[in-house]
Amino acid sequence: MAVGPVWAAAGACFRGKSDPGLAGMAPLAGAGAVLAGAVAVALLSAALVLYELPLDAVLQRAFSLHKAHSIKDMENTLQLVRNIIPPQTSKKHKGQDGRIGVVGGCQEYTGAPYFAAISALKVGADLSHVFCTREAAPVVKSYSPELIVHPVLDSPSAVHHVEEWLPRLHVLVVGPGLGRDDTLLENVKGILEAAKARDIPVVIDADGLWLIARHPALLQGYRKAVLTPNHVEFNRLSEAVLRDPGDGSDREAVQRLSQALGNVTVVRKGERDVISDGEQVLECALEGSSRRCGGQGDLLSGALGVLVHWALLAGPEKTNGSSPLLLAAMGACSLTRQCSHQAFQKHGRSTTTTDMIAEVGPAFHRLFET
Ligand SMILES: NC(=O)C1=CN([C@@H]2O[C@H](COP(=O)(O)OP(=O)(O)OC[C@H]3O[C@@H](n4cnc5c(N)ncnc54)[C@H](O)[C@@H]3O)[C@@H](O)[C@H]2O)[C@@H](O)CC1
Ligand SMILES: Nc1ncnc2c1ncn2[C@@H]1O[C@H](COP(=O)(O)OP(=O)(O)OP(=O)(O)O)[C@@H](O)[C@H]1O
Ligand SMILES: [Mg+2]
Repeated sequence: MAVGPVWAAAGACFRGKSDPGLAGMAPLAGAGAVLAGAVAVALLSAALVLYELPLDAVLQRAFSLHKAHSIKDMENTLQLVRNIIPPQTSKKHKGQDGRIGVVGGCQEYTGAPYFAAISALKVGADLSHVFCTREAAPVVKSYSPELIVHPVLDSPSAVHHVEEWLPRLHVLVVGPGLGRDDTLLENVKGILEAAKARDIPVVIDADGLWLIARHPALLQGYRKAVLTPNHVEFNRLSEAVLRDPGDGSDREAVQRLSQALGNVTVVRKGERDVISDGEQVLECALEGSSRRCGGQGDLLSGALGVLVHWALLAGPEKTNGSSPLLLAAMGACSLTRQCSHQAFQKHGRSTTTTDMIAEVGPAFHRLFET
């Protein structure tokens, strides 16, 4: 089998801010290089599994132009990425591997919060809550008995209700299926303030990003926030925050937005996912599929919620000083794209997000546990 397509399949690029290509891994200092290498090897290993090529052949081909990175370094750093995944043991209690809250779900959109919350469970969280409107709650509940659903988001005491749960949650995913009703958005403002006051990490997606575009100060400088805009959401945010987004590459644009927001982590989804914390810029171009059905971003945001919790819990000795949120983002992007790839192989044109969710377990295993 030709090796070219293998590299395309595992085509993750990890670029330092001052460097234009994969060769740019060389100037990345210390932890940055470690992170970049780790994720590269994770994805290469995934390609290996998929195409059953010897690891050496894949790595030699992929890195032959970049001698600075020995294969051994790559193998060592792969362990770093895997390190953030908590081991499964019989000693744990329910909830320890993640209690995730999804804030979203209204009359029009019940699928999005379901996709995010169930994806969090499928990745490995123990409990997944959805805070949605009263009308949406029975619908979301009916999709799955595994979700805990709170019909509070349109209540006058919504903030108080959610605040009561915050001490029992590790991460909030805010926005899937939220809609743009002003009353709801006002409640979500209060919920975000309460989460920040408790230092709870937040993943902001979909209509949560609409809110941030209107009120960027809400998250300004909050280093435990990750934004996951699609193409349109990214442009909206850039216009709102930067006024003059200017020209330049995708990577520069993402890095500039992150910096302008005080180094919150930004994940711009697209043909390639571009991730930045304002200091480093990474790209994930693992082969997904050409299917663009709705809900794939919701899967990503739910998965990211869990990985953010795990990465922050892992501590610097496990991540070797690399940004935990960048690690989490690379993990979630790779996983979503791998799910898409696997689902498309089975279902082709009829692939939907439900098919991708069925692939979360096998895709996770292929990427991170083999
Ligand atoms: N089953 C469901 O309940 C779903 C609900 N969703 C919810 O729908 C609401 C609106 O989300 P939208 O993503 O539609 O956001 P917007 O309402 O901002 O719409 C974005 C528009 O841009 C288009 N677009 C997206 N990516 C593009 C690209 N790369 N280039 C050009 N155009 C592009 C889309 O077709 C859409 O019309 C959110 O609350 C979201 O969570 C979505 O998550 C999809 C699934
Ligand atoms: N052109 C593309 N080629 C390959 N993968 C893509 C492409 N565009 C998006 N993706 C992948 O699809 C996933 C979701 O991204 P997308 O841009 O569809 O989000 P979204 O619009 O927020 O989705 P949702 O419908 O859930 O709101 C991401 O993992 C991203 O990497
Ligand atoms: Mg979306």
